[in-house]
Amino acid sequence: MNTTVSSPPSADTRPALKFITCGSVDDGKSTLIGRLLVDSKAVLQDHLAGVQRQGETDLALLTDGLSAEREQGITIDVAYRYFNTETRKFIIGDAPGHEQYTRNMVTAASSADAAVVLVDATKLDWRNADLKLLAQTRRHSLLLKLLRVPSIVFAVNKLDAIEDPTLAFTHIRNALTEFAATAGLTVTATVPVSALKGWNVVEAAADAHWCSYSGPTLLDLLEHLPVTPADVSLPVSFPVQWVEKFSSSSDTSQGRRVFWGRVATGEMTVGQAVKVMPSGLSANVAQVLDHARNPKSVAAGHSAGIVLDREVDVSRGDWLLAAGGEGDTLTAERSIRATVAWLDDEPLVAGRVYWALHGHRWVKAKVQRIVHKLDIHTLAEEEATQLEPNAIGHIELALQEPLATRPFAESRALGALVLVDTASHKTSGALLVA
Ligand SMILES: Nc1nc2c(ncn2[C@@H]2O[C@H](COP(=O)(O)OP(=O)(O)OP(=O)(O)O)[C@@H](O)[C@H]2O)c(=O)[nH]1
Repeated sequence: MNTTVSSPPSADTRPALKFITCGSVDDGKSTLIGRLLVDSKAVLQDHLAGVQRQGETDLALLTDGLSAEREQGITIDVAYRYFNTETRKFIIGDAPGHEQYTRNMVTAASSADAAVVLVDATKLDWRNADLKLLAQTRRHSLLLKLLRVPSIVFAVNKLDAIEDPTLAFTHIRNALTEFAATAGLTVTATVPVSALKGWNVVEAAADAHWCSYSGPTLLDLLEHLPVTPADVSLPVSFPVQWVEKFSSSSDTSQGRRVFWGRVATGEMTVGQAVKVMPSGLSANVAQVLDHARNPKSVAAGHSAGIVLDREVDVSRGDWLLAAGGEGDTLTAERSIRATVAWLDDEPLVAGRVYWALHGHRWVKAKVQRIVHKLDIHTLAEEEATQLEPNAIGHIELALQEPLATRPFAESRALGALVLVDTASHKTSGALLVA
């Protein structure tokens, strides 16, 4: 198979499948990612030579170089790895399995097309037909449901280390199926794998009857999962990421400022009437540049440079929203109700003030009240006065300045916010607008 690892390619416009891997500590995530890269020949040979230990390749080392990146930054603390096969480009969001890193998983999952949930067979009472799944497996799966990750695949790992892998796979798959049915989770597939031996990851297991499984390998599945369609049917919205003060003379922006960012919803076209938020000023779009500075319309999910037809004050963090027609139904509110995944070590209590990040805009937000806490095993609503680390609940927030959001169910781009501690700058919570 002809594959490469690269920086985010800009010329190749095939949509990439963005997926995350989740699991508890030591379930084999790093080994699985290493296996995907090695067996699909995606790892550069010099990198591979660097991870040979006593003649054996330590697959987990391939991804360990990313851990330093994980510690940096306040919100985007997930390491992304790019690779492609002949049929598809992939972006893997690699978040560590430790419970205290759940925020990384939430950050990565909120924009992922798919998730691979690793289930370590050796940690389960696999001989028991009524075996209990680990709490972490249930918690991660429910978070994926909450974050509306479109495709979920369970990979039952380490079956090579089990005496009777067929029995173990049958029992574990039944437990997963039952849990998914109770939790209202749609599961695309459950695959028996050995990340260590490379069975059913890229290549099928050598023993065709292994675990009595004759379905596709994990990579086959990933090559065929749907890429989430961008929100092109909604009115256009555009978070300004940076402002280019003086545009190059080679384009036709006539020395006006260019506002760069990624179109969140709809399509940005010349002539579009826009309203700048929060100032409320109006303008029309005079020019739209794609990432290569070619003038053209740019749809949701792609980067664009916008030139307006008049000088209006626009800064990083502002939003350009469709004005006129249906677009005007999006109004900015000072109070929002949201589901929160609480990630801070300090519990969430009413009255605390945080920074809320929406697109690239920071606004002070005060927790007005905790409406409910959700049972992480069932998502049932419970009374609560505070949310402990890793809890999920519904809250009401009062914003210092209004934000134009949409329910997360309508738009993942406009409906997601991050809460950041004003003192420590740590990501404290992930918010999904109700
Ligand atoms: N027998 C067996 N061992 C495996 C398999 N996959 C991983 N392991 C071993 O399990 C241990 C943990 O693997 P990692 O890949 O580091 O686990 P991880 O989930 O990335 O761990 P964190 O990064 O700490 O979250 C290592 O000793 C691996 O060699 C497998 O398929 N079979």
